[in-house]
Amino acid sequence: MTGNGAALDVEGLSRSFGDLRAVDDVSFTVPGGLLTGFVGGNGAGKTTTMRMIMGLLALHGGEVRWNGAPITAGDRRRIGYMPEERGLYPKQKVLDQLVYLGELSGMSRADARSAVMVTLERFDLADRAGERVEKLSLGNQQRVQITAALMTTPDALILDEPFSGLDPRAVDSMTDLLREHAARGIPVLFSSHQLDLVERLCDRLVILSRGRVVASGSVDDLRSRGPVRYRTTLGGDAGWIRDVGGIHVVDLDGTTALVEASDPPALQRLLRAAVERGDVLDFARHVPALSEVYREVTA
Ligand SMILES: Nc1ncnc2c1ncn2[C@@H]1O[C@H](COP(=O)(O)OP(=O)(O)OP(=O)(O)O)[C@@H](O)[C@H]1O
Repeated sequence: MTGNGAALDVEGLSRSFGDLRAVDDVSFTVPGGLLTGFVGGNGAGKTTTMRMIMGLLALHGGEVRWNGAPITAGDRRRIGYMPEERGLYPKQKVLDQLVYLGELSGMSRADARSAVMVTLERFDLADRAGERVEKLSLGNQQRVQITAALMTTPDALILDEPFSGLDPRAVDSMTDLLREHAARGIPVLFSSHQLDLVERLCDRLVILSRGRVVASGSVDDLRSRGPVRYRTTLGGDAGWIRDVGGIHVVDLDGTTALVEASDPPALQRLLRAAVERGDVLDFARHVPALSEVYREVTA
């Protein structure tokens, strides 16, 4: 998938904190028009990478490029960013705060007001616009924070854990909004720990582990890139499969085995032996779930 429109490129980014190399030679592209998920365990380096993209943290190596040229402060001002630390003023009213943020990014007061109300409406929050932020639940504060990143019709979106703390309806609204923004041709990068959601939502993903990119591509690419495996279920105990030459048993659970074959003849030997022994209930190519791929590449 190549996407369309603008592109954000991260090339060889590195960042250390003391002796810790938090981000180590990280490269990936966030193509316009597609949703790119950024996943990795706690401390993998996602937030640090996003902060470097936004120019909030000095780069110790590498470069961020926007449409093929080194990114400028002006380019960054046109990016909708949702930081990990949510920076809302608790005492200020929702609408006043969002309109102020819109004006800061160059919108007129009237435009900011109507853009805010349209986005709040999408999150079922329009009727809370006059309330102080601190009176909202955490999930609703999260929606206000997202509104701040989306309301300026940004040229790109960099969102740090936008789905955390959202209820299922808000996840759906957020998903629709991200898709609409991507459909304008802009690059959208969001981090998440929720693999099921990333699998459902993303066009592409980048997996980070200990500061390094360990896999990237479309969900289908990643799922089909691993070793070719077969799952078989037999009428009786499948333990004997371990003794078939050229067959590596990856997992065995009673009558079901997950296997890799060193070559096609080995697979045929396995099948013949299984048929001779009696009932083969099931035999199929096993395409791993994203969660399996994730566990393997981050192990
Ligand atoms: N300002 C800092 N000073 C020292 N160490 C830092 C700083 N910021 C991040 N780190 C360390 O860098 C590593 C990467 O952190 P980062 O927050 O980028 O990870 P993450 O992938 O966003 O994690 P999480 O999913 O838990 O938010 C961690 O080991 C973290 O403790």
